[in-house]
Amino acid sequence: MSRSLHIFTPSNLTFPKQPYPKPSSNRRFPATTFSPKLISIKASTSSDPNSSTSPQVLISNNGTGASGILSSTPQDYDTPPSQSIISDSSSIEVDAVTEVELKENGFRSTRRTKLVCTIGPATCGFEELEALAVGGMNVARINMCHGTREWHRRVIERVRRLNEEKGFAVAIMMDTEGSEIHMGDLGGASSAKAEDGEIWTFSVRAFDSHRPERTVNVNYDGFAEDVKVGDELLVDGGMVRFEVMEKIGPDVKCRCTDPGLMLPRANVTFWRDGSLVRERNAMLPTISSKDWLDIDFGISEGVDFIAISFVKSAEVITHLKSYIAARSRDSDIAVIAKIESIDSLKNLEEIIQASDGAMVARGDLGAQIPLEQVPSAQQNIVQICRQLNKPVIVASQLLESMIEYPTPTRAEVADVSEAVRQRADALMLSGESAMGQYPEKALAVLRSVSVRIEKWWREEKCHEAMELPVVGSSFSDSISEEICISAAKMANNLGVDALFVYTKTGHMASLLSRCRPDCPIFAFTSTTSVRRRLNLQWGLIPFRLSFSDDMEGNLNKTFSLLKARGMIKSGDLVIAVSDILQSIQVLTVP
Ligand SMILES: Nc1ncnc2c1ncn2[C@@H]1O[C@H](COP(=O)(O)OP(=O)(O)O)[C@@H](O)[C@H]1O
Ligand SMILES: C=C(OP(=O)(O)O)C(=O)O
Ligand SMILES: [K+]
Ligand SMILES: [Mg+2]
Repeated sequence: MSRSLHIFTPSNLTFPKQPYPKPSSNRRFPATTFSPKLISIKASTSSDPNSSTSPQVLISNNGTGASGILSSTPQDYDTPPSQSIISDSSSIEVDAVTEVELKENGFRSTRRTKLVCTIGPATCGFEELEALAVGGMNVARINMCHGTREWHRRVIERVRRLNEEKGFAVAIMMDTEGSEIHMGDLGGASSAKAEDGEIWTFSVRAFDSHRPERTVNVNYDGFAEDVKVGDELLVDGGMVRFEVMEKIGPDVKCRCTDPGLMLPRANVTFWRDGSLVRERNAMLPTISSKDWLDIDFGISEGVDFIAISFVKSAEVITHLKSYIAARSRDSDIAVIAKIESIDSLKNLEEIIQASDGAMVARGDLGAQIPLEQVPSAQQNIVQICRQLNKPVIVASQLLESMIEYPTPTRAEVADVSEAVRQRADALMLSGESAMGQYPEKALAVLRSVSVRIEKWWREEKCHEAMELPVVGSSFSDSISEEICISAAKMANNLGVDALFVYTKTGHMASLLSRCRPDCPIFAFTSTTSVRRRLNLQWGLIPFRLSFSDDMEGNLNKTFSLLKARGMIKSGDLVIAVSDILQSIQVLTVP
């Protein structure tokens, strides 16, 4: 690209000469000294990419200055699926919980970290699901390791009904089983206790209804051949440990060395001389034939996210994405790569680059690498995701003790706050919400710890600036990125109340979220599916709103709708950006 571009970062922006007050504890600007309403910076796109007109940045002030034009290549945002566009153009959709939060506590106190809850027997009823939505669940996760498709279908139906009837935008994430080694379902028992010194049989034989005592089935046919006498066998990443004593045909006799509770379908790994053994099971496909059927199910149910277990390479993600694209033209399902194996760590950047997001799946990850390496892996994954602009979920054992107890341990609270401090997009509950005694309480802990830690770090200004490399491939993408970086910086420096982003595909909203600004981001989008998907991303409050290409009209409409519902008020200071007309506008709410 030979043409030069004046990117309007705050440092080269010429603001009006009038002095304006430094942001103070009172963030509001007196209208007399500074009238941000009238400042508009636009990067309009020239229709001719080869135009020789030199690009220029101009800012209009008080309506009397020159208007701003910055020429660039034409932007190419794709049109979202028409099917899910809601035609009612006179309303704005936001869930009741956010509405109350904004009304009662103002913008600053809204939670930026998103919450994912695994749905299981403890939470699959409509009322329990509603309680989770009211409690702040942004995404409901169904784990295809457990339950039947019919069971999952009913959960999806209920979440849909909740969204329709109560105005929530709870997204659905389907998590595949993957083909690593795991135990069978314990013949319907909820758990099995292995005591110290007991001899248990791990067998590749399937048991119909009757499971012999102290016997568990293993799903991997090569298991009995691959293990050796003396190997150490870890259930659920070491929650229970055995030593392999003897092999008798399909049966492997093991002595329990670390007692504990084994859950149905718990993951099984075996270790030799301190290293994980990966024999033929390393050749198992990432997506098993059962997974493909589950994926077809997810596509036909129109889930919002598909999380892929035990990803080893970027190819499997690329392949799945084209499979989904060919089968679901109307919906756009995001693919989340679960980072939970040694291979996924080896190919981390390519995998994340190919995916629409990632999950730090610490349960299995901690069974594949030494536990003391999990925290640095987590930090690294969170950081790469932010740089590559992909949402990231920190998962597993965040509040494990709350499966049984109503209060978390201090260590768990510290773990949650660390993930919040790293500014991961989302935190996930697994057993705590799927089968624990206190799902709502666990969610409340995630909520209150998130809000508290976010506020603390904002006030202390402790966050280090992160280098955000260019992620887009086109010139227009670069403009959007620069706009978002500048807008977020301006929002922090000016102490604005909220950032508004008008986005058709959600991309511009994600770019803004990536900057992790101090104020919340109101993301307006015209489709319900994009609104649901944005619900996974840090700091975004997604609204469904029909809007046009006329930003002036969009802003006026948004202000009046939000004011009518008491979500903003006259005098609030807002910065608006959009991917319709690449622009930054600073406004006070009239
Ligand atoms: N759909 C379901 N049906 C029954 N039990 C479930 C379901 N989903 C989750 N669970 C229970 O919750 C526990 C924790 O869930 P999760 O972490 O997602 O699975 P896993 O323990 O297999 O990694 C599971 O071990 C299982 O006991
Ligand atoms: C989230 C995880 O995956 P799953 O619960 O499916 O094993 C994990 O291993 O941490
Ligand atoms: K899974
Ligand atoms: Mg896992």
